[in-house]
This record gives sequence, structure tokens and C-alpha cells, in this order.
Amino acid sequence: MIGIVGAGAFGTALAVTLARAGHEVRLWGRDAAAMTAARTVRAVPRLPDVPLSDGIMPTGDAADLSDCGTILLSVPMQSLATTLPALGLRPAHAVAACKGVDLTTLEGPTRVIARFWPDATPAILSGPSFAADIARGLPTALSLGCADASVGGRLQAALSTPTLRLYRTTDVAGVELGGALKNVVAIACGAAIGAGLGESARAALMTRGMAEIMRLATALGARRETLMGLSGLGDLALTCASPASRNFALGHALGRGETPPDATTEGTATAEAALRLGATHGVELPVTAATVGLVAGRLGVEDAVRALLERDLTTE
Ligand SMILES: NC(=O)C1=CN([C@@H]2O[C@H](COP(=O)(O)OP(=O)(O)OC[C@H]3O[C@@H](n4cnc5c(N)ncnc54)[C@H](OP(=O)(O)O)[C@@H]3O)[C@@H](O)[C@H]2O)C=CC1
Ligand SMILES: O=C(CO)COP(=O)(O)O
Repeated sequence: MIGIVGAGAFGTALAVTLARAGHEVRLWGRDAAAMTAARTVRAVPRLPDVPLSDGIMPTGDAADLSDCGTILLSVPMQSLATTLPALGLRPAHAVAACKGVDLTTLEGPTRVIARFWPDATPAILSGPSFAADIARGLPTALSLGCADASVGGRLQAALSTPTLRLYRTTDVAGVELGGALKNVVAIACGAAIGAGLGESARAALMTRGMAEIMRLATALGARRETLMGLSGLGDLALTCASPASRNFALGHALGRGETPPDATTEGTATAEAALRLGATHGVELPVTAATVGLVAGRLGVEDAVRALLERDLTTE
């Protein structure tokens, strides 16, 4: 039996594909009334058009997940540290499916898990995948990072489904940082497109953004080959190119001078966290700095572009 914490779009999509593959799934959401309603409506508010099969038990009571040896965590990154201790669970394996860096502690999801659930083996699941695609059973591939190779292998086998193919690695930092940092670049790309700066500008931002991801993540212990994989280059390609990305949509609205839609956008907090990490580790992050300024309203798109173009010429 698999437990999923967070009945948002992604947690629910994972529940649907795992149940379709034959798993019994307990899906916990913080809104107990909505989860009770979901038992009869057989859908959750964040993914209303996706029916929940009989193999999924929606619940607002975390105790219903106490028999689940593996728990997937799919709440927004900035709420992970408050969610975990409140659940009262002690799973053997805890797989983070959230993308970001905790702004208070600058920890990735597996470090947060280790802090609150020291007995659990932590892992991270990340890569290019829109919740709607996974829920529809469209082909998807993700990275599963687990420092314990044998647990990682077991999780890979358990969580892969006929349409969701997992690749495993022991490079937890690479999987975490690739998935977290690409959201920052997606905001920047959305702003460029929204402001009418063109496809060439987007390609330049993606490429230089990827250079920043490489610099910061390798300084923090990630391996280059992981960052060139699904949770890095792969997810960067998806989110920087698709209006379906909420991070891209946020940047797009800012680029057009409009009010951004109200949605989970992990890239805003992660951009700030990345700047702090960059300052500590002596890593220059010009695209990230411009994105932070843009999101905070300190810079307009034109100022941000000027700041990037006026930097000293350098080698690639
Ligand atoms: N959507 C996608 O396509 C993908 C998302 N992800 C990642 O999955 C994670 C979750 O995103 P997603 O499911 O899309 O987000 P949603 O906005 O769809 O849902 C967020 C979920 O987290 C809950 N939540 C929000 N704030 C808190 C809080 N403070 N404490 C506890 N629970 C909270 C929400 O509860 P409530 O409904 O009650 O507000 C909801 O169940 C993110 O890190 C995201 O980057 C990864 C890959 C794809
Ligand atoms: O991470 C995602 C796809 O891999 C989803 O991106 P958004 O959170 O920007 O919608």
C-alpha cells in the first residue's frame, strides 16, 4: 500500500497512475471536508476532470496512511517542513515529489525529510511531467534519486508503471536541484516571451540558465550527468517551452505587465533560495538575480534584460 501526502494536481496524478498499475493508494489532503467529499464524488478539486478509481482512498486523516511503508510527498516545498511533523507518520521510505529549496533552511526536500523522519530512507522523484499528462496515462519518464542504491532500486520497481518510466540514480542533490532550479529559468523564459523578446532570447535564457544550474548544483555536490538528464535539462525543456507550466505562466504575465494567476509557483521562493546559496558558495547567478528582481517588482523586463546584456563579455 502506497500513501500520498498532498491531494493537489501532482499527488493525485501519481495516485491515479499507481492505482492503474494495481497499487492500493491512500491519498491524504489537508482539507478533510474536501477529502470526504472526494470519496463520493471520486475526484479532487485540484484535478476535477480526473476520476479516482476504486483503488484510491481519499482521506483527511493521516492515520489512514500509518500502514503505508512508502509515502510520496507532494505538497508545495515551502510547506513540507510544517506538514511532516503534523502527520504523525513513521514510514520506512519517504519519496519527495516536490520541487524546490526550503527558503528558511536552504535544504532540499530529502534533508527536510531526514530532519523530521530520521528513520525513513528519503528519496526524490523529479523530471518533466505535467500532472495532467501522468493522469491521462501519457508516456512520461522521471528520475528517482536515492542515496541507498538498493532501496532506490526497489522504489524504482515499485513506483514505475506501464506509462511512467523511472530512471534511478544515487545523485540525490542532482535530482533535487535540477527540478528546483529549472523553475527559476522557466519564469525568466515566460517573462521574455510575454514581453515579446522572441524565441532567440528564450533559447539564450534557457542555455545560460542551464549554465547557472550547472554551476550552482555542482558546487552543492550534484553530478553533471544527472543535471543533463530528466531532472535538469529534460524538465527545463518542458517548462521553459510550455504555457501549461505555472512558472512559465507567472513570468509570462509579468512580462505582459499583467497580474499573475493564483497558482503554485515553486520558482519564486527557489529563486531567492538559490541566490542565497550562490552567495554562500561564491557562484554567480545573473539570470536568477534578474528573475528575483522581476518577481519582487524591483526590475521591469527591460531593466532585467539590460542588466544581463551589459555584463562584462566572457567565455562560454
Ligand atoms: N502540477 C504538476 O504538473 C507538477 C507538480 N510538481 C510538484 O508537485 C508539488 C505540488 O504541486 P501541485 O500538486 O501541482 O500543486 P497544487 O497547487 O495542485 O496542490 C498543492 C497541494 O498542496 C496542498 N497545500 C498547499 N499549501 C499547503 C500547506 N501550507 N500545507 C499543507 N498542504 C498544502 C494543497 O492543499 P489544498 O488543496 O487544500 O490547498 C494541495 O493539496 C510542487 O512542488 C510541484 O512543483 C511536480 C511535477 C509536476
Ligand atoms: O514541474 C513541472 C513539470 O515537470 C510543472 O511545472 P509548473 O510547476 O511550472 O507547472
